[in-house]
Order: sequence, then C-alpha cells, then structure tokens
Amino acid sequence: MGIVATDVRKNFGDFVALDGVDLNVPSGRLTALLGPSGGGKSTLLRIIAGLEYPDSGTVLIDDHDATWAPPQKRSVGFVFQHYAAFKHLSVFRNVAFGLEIRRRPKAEIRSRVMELLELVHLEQFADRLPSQLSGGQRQRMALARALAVQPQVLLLDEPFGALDTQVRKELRDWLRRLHDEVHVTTVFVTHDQEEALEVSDELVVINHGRIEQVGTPTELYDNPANDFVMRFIGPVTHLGGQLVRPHDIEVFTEATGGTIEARVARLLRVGFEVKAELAVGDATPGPDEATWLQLTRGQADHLDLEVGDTVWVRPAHHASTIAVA
Ligand SMILES: Nc1ncnc2c1ncn2[C@@H]1O[C@H](COP(=O)(O)OP(=O)(O)OP(=O)(O)O)[C@@H](O)[C@H]1O
Repeated sequence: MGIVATDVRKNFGDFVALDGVDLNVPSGRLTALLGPSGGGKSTLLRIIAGLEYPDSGTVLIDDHDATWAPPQKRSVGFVFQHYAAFKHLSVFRNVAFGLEIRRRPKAEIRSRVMELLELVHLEQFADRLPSQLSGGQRQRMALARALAVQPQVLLLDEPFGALDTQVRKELRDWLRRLHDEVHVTTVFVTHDQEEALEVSDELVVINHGRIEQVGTPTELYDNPANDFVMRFIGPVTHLGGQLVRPHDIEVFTEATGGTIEARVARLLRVGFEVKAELAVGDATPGPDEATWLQLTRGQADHLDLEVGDTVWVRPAHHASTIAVA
C-alpha cells in the first residue's frame, strides 16, 4: 500500500515547518526520512499518521484521500521514540491490546499475538511486564504491538533513538530482516545517516521543511544533488575549491596531471584507516575547510607517508565532487 503526499504545507504560527513537500512511498518499501533536527521529518510523519493535519496539500494512502481521515481510519501502525507501554499489562496483553479493543475472538488473538512475539523473538517473555524487559526488547514489543492490527503502513519516529549504540545496531539489522519478511510499507524517521543508509531502500533528505533529494542510499552517497546532501550523507573535505569524499582522493609522490601540491601535516591511525591532514598552499584554512584524506593502512604503507612529506593530490576519476559556493 503506497503513500503519496502532494504539495504538503504546514506552518506553526509564522514558522514554516513543511514548505510544499511531495513524497511518494511505493508499496512494500522501507523509506527513511533523514535530516537535521527541526527539518520537518516528524511533522511529515505525523501528517501521514493523521496525528496532525496539513494547512494545504493532500495525502493519499493506497490511492484513497486520507488527508482529513482520523488515525484509526488509515490502517497505519506507529512507534515513537519514547514508546509508552501499558506498565501494568504483560507483554502479551500489550501486544494484544489493539485486537482486544477490536473485539477479535480470543483464539484468534492468542495465535496472532504468539505469532508476532515469535517474529520479534520475544515469545519466552510473553508473561513479563514491560519493566522486566531491556530497552531493545521493549522497542521490539512496540513493533509487535504496532503490527498486531495488520496495518498497511508502519510509521516509525526515531524508534531506536533512546537506546545505546550496540542495541541500535542490532535493532536496525533486525528491522531490515523483519521488513524483508513482512514487506509492510514502512516510513522511518531518523537523523542518523548511518542508520538510514544501512536500513532503508530509499532515502528522503529533508531540511528546512523541504525535500532536498530522494534516492537509494547509493545514489545519494555517490550523486548528491547539492552540498547539503553531500555533507549530510557522509564525510567531506575541501580540495581545490571542491567538496570531495576523503576516500575519493588520489595521492602521488610526484607531480602528475591535475594534481595539487600539499604537505602532510598530521597522520592519524585509527584501526584499519589512516587519516592524513594536508596543508595546501600558504593560507590557513578555516575550521571547516581543512583538507584531509582517508587511506587504508595498506595504501598509506605503500606510499610510505610521513609527517612533513610533500605529496600531490587530486579527486579520483570516479569521485563525486561539488564546487564550493
Ligand atoms: N506543535 C508545534 N508547535 C509549534 N512548532 C512546532 C510544533 N511541532 C513542530 N514544531 C516545529 O516545527 C519544526 C519541525 O519539527 P519536526 O519535529 O517536524 O522536526 P524533525 O525534523 O522531526 O526534528 P527532530 O529530529 O528534532 O525531531 C521544528 O522547528 C519544531 O520546533
């Protein structure tokens, strides 16, 4: 079941939260809304959920105009960062809740809930209280609860935001696998680019209430539409008036066509990587304008780099570059 939002606008007082957003989420896709804090991601998600209404524009869910429909009429399930479970109800009852209020037969509820608990690997915790689960387990319970009523669309607003890095990583892999199994159309809000790149089929980059670019993780990484997207999606550095990815810079020990002369100012070995900070020309670069490059250990050893060495550098042929305004 796809989602199509057209020219969606939303102001809060004088503040423009969404400034004419067009979004098309094809059925069965896992789409991430990615962008800096305050960019409008949650507002867009809440409008799709029916928790907020746009000032103008339309939202179609499965080709039906849902713009003004209340949340319970949209076949959407949602999970938010600070998920509020029913503290006094068991995990089983929390997941069963939506089915109970729909007065489904007991036997059906039991089999559906156990099926979902297996899906999220919580079957052995059915009788526990939410307070007896870890943070990651609680978020999985929240997902099971959202999936219980068989939504056509699953909306997740920073669902793993409050968890520590290791648990986030596990849940992220798990969400990807879950999605591959159940294929429910999913829209997922995050400000974490790594999370978005790893999990989603498609990324929508939102900033200042506008969509900057839509594409697969690879498309956005390799062909960013503008310097904002390029900076947001991965590391960048400055070289000869251009933005370039630090691992897309070629290094030579003698002058070659199209290269710029530089001096190795600092070398930093971090595990498998070597970061080299370069001094280019005489001017001291601004804090945001330093040139640095990222090499593998093997590349650095091969070049035999030392601090103080003179090298010649240029963007690699395949590198995506954007002229600095
Ligand atoms: N109910 C509201 N009243 C007034 N301003 C609001 C309201 N909801 C959101 N805003 C403002 O709209 C802007 C967009 O908020 P939104 O939550 O959509 O951003 P976001 O991209 O999801 O950011 P974050 O990652 O921090 O959640 C913010 O500047 C926010 O302060």
